[in-house]
Amino acid sequence: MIYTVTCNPALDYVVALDCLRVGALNRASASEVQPGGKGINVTTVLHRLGVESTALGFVGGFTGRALEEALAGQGIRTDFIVLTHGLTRINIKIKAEKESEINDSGPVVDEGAWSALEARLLGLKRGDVLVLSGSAPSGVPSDCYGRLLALLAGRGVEAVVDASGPLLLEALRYRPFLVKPNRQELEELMGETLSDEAALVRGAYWLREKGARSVLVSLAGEGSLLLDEAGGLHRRGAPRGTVRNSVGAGDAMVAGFLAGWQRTGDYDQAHRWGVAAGSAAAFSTGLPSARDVAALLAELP
Ligand SMILES: Nc1ncnc2c1ncn2[C@@H]1O[C@H](COP(=O)(O)OP(=O)(O)OP(=O)(O)O)[C@@H](O)[C@H]1O
Ligand SMILES: O=P(O)(O)OC[C@@]1(O)O[C@H](CO)[C@@H](O)[C@@H]1O
Repeated sequence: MIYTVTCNPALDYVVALDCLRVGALNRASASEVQPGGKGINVTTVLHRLGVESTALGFVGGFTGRALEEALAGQGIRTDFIVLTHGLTRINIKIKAEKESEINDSGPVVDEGAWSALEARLLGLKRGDVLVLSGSAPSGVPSDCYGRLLALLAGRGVEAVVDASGPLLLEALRYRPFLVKPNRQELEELMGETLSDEAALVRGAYWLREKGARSVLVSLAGEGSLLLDEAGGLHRRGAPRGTVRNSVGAGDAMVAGFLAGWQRTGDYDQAHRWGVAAGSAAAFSTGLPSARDVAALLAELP
């Protein structure tokens, strides 16, 4: 079973405008509320691809209930810890000439809630996969992903980490199966601009030396680079299409990779599935359907 952890889920309020005018009244041409948070997006896309997973994390207040209801309505399995104080955040995604985002900080997760998450994770079994994605909420230390992996060390649980800065760095010593930084996250970690292909490859090797078993560097419209466990490099461009909403493309890529890996056990094929799902997300208004992913898979070598 695949479990995703979203410590700081969200309702994504996606607003379309012809043009965003800062300091003026803007009227939306369309809007939509979608369940959000990186791990939740991974679980949603896995579900659509026919791979069952359970979304774990923390929810609170009326927004938390709305999130749970929206996921249950799609038949998505969740096992959230309900916070006694605070509201699940609402993140604003503005689609105008450019995409802009405002992500709230989210509710405080207290020690009791954190211990409840740890207790849930201790129920994971050998062969289970744990996906740790997204930012840490207030009240939780920046090495929290490392701590969760320390708890599971030696239990045969495979980890996937999609996070930035110390959240990712502190998880590396537990030898995660896969990490998925985007270009900016890799640049921040390395403290330099990675302007060409050779520099990106160097960045992937750097993460591998620090403990990641495989590294998938996502490069938005430029596709992605995979450094696999055996040191094999795989480079794939992104298919062409009309970008409608690139929020969640990275999460769809992680889900696609895991679905491809479950089906084939082959890094190159898993990478192909990852690119197809990531790009299908970028070309959809929300997260992609299985049909969207299949259409792009058919185009990829
Ligand atoms: N403009 C685009 N055109 C085609 N494919 C895209 C585009 N943007 C993203 N993708 C696909 O999605 C994958 C992941 O995208 P990206 O690198 O933007 O991830 P990310 O920064 O983690 O995204 P997010 O945080 O919004 O979920 C890319 O490797 C690519 O396959
Ligand atoms: O604030 P975080 O946790 O870094 O990112 C949260 C978020 O932007 O990530 C998802 C897209 O990847 C959205 O559904 C959600 O709003």
